[in-house]
Amino acid sequence: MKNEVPNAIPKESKTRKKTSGQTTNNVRQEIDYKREKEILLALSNDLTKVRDKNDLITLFKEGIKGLFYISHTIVTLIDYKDETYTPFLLDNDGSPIRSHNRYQEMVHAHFRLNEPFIQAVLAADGPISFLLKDIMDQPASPPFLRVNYEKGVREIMMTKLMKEGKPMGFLHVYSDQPEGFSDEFRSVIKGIVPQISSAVSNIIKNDDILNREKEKSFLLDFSKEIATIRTKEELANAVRTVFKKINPDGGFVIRKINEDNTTTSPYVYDIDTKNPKILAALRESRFPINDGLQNRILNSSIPVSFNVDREIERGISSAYLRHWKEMGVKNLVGIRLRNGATNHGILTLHIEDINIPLLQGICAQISIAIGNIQAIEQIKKTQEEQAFLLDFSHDITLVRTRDDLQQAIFRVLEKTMNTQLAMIRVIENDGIHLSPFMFDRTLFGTAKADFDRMANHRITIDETYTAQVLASNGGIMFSVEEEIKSGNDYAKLWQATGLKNMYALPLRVGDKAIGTIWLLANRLSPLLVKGICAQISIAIANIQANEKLEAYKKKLEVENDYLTEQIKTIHNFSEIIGSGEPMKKVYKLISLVADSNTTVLVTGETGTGKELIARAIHYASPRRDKLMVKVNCAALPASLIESELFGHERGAFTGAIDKRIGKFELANNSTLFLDEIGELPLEAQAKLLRIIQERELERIGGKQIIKVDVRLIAATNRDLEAEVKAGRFRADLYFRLNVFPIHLPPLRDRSEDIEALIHFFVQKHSRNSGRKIKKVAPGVIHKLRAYTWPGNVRELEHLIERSVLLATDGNLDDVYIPETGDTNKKNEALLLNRSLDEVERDYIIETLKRCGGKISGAGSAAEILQVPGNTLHSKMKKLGITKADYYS
Ligand SMILES: Nc1ncnc2c1ncn2[C@@H]1O[C@H](COP(=O)(O)OP(=O)(O)OP(=O)(O)O)[C@@H](O)[C@H]1O
Repeated sequence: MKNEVPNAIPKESKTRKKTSGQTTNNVRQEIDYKREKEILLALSNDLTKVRDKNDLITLFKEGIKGLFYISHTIVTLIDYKDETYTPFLLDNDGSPIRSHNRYQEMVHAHFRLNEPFIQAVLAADGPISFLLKDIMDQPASPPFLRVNYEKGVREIMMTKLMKEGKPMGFLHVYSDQPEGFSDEFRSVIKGIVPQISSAVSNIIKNDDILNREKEKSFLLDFSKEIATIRTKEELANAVRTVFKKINPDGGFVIRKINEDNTTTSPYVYDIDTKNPKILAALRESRFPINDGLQNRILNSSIPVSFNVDREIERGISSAYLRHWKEMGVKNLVGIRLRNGATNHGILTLHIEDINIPLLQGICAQISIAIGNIQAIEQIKKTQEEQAFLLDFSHDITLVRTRDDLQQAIFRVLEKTMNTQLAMIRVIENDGIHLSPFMFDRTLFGTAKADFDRMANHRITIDETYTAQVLASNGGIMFSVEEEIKSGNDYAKLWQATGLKNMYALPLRVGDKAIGTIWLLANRLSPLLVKGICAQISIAIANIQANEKLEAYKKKLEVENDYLTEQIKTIHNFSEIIGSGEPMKKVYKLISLVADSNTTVLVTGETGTGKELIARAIHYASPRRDKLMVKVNCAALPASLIESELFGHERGAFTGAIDKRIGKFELANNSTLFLDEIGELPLEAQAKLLRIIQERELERIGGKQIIKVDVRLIAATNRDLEAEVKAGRFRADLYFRLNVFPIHLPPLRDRSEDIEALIHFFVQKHSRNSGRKIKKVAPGVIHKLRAYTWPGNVRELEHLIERSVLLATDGNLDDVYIPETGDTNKKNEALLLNRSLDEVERDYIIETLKRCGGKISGAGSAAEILQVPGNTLHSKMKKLGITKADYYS
């Protein structure tokens, strides 16, 4: 097109002036007319191809300026919204006013339509020209007239450009010569006005399309950036950059809706101010949503333009309006930031030309980003809280005492944004009273005395606030300020801490309320506080159980200490008699194993002293200060063995009325002696195996795993290997127990020890019975060494005990040894086919005979039979035993 325009029109020198048109020659007129037509045709041709501003400028510069003498041309467009017109198209290199110091101002100015000069242009039918000196100084005239004049322009020709029958703008043509526009030129311009108008319309349309394209790619770029945003800081950067691009001169503030859903706080902003008050407000101000403006913006789906002064006049008191005013800002646009159905906040923007679709597009992206950031922050917070609770729960598992708990709570609260433990109250056994369990008086400063008077004592579960808390599901938050207003006296104490809220929660284990906890804080995460309370509840239940256990243990220890002392004095059990080779071997083994934690299996026939050896190992071990706990596996009904060993929770099975601590737990840090292990039922063997392997147990019906540190000594008179083969004893348990076997030889295999044992037992029992035995006849010793001792040491001891009682003159001249072999068989035969009463009757008579008829007291039949004297009396009566029976 560039090439077509100039060449299409024949060149002629200067313009012909309107007043100098004395050419009357028809031929000349004909030529003029033709030339005009050619020019018009060429111009219209070119104008139809105009698509952008450059095309039109080129056309004017090269198509018209070359043909007629004009200085420069511009196009202005009317803005009916504010009744002004403003430059749209400028002949940049040709204009003489470019060097004028008001040029930039002119380029951006909006000139009023409502003034005589432009009204005359609007009223004219075609191009209309003015000498600048005539009009430029009229009061309402646009300043560009004078600016042009000052740069040597003398005349202006104005033509309105039309669109759909309505003026859309003006074509301005300037000349530096007065009366510089020829008729021919006027005619040409008049002729091409429709084409110029449609060219301008095309340019506008094209500009629109281009702008929209630009907006789209702008939004696309922005949305790509938004998609990568993870933090508030990243969002702030992105938003600042985007607004710098589209609105370099105005500031903006994004206020976010707070968690309370009733206020907003500044989130991201870019404001050009150094005013410390405004800067402080931008850091921490909170304004109610329902202030008459913020709620209006939040309820509007389109941007809301507002005037600062007018809003203040309407009575909206939120300080942000005053801040804008102080910064000299008059008009603002507010847009809600909404994602789906959720309002996140408000963007307030100081902008003059608002491009609604673009702004809405940007705001939609910002809203998405805020939603994402919130979700990420929530996830992070939840993860942090979970990690935090995990840490706390770890701390809690180690809690055994109130001190431990207090320290664990203080440690956890230190990490939770300014939270203080005011009080933990625990429900007492009666289920009615609550007593202070843990509290920190120092919290209340000078109100300490009031705290003691009002809070530090027993209350009942009906107390107003406690009842509310216990009845609540997730606790109650009391606002200190509100409570003071409503006359809650406790709140005055709370106020002394300077914290805003009291969070009171029920402590529960399962469904059972065990107390209340009172925490002072400004804010607490419900999830976190619930988690902490659950852990504290468990800890308190553990502490209470532990306190009971400790008390129980103490009681047992006291009882046991007493018993031990008794046993020591009565039986002098700690002495093991025997210096022959077999026993020396046993002592060696004891000294080897005692120090360690190794499990020991003591085997040997009944009465060989297995328990004695177990005790000797315990007392030689580092655990000697604790009592050895003994379980006789044979003496318990199978159904009770498990509960005896592992304990049970209350209600674990029918009959489990109270919680029971098992022997394993009791033997923690000590030795557990499992006597007669060979008698343990298979089911219990499996459980025992698990404990031995894992060193932890669960009470029957309990959920808690309890760690135990127990040294095991097991004993049996059975051949466990044979039991394993027969399937009555688990092989794996056998291997676990048989780590360090000690076998006790039967007494018949160590007759060298018999004499020492006889003397030992004689002394022991003469001391106990008060019968002094001076001498044991050699014949007795001889006789006893020859005996086979099926009942081993126990049998020997019983025999000596009886003999001491029967000795009358202080000498042990003879002993009664049970008959063996055939005699036994005879006795067995005698026992057959007889009732229990008959056997019992004979046995009592026999014993009475041996005791010289003494029924009760020292050396009596009652003592041997180990029943109280009066019981023996009544038994004798029942069985019809008379003196005649035993004196015969
Ligand atoms: N070497 C010993 N020196 C002193 N007294 C002993 C000795 N061996 C055993 N006794 C005594 O014999 C009695 C029985 O011993 P103990 O109960 O230890 O035997 P046991 O092998 O465990 O029996 P059971 O297999 O029937 O359980 C106890 O009174 C114990 O004091």
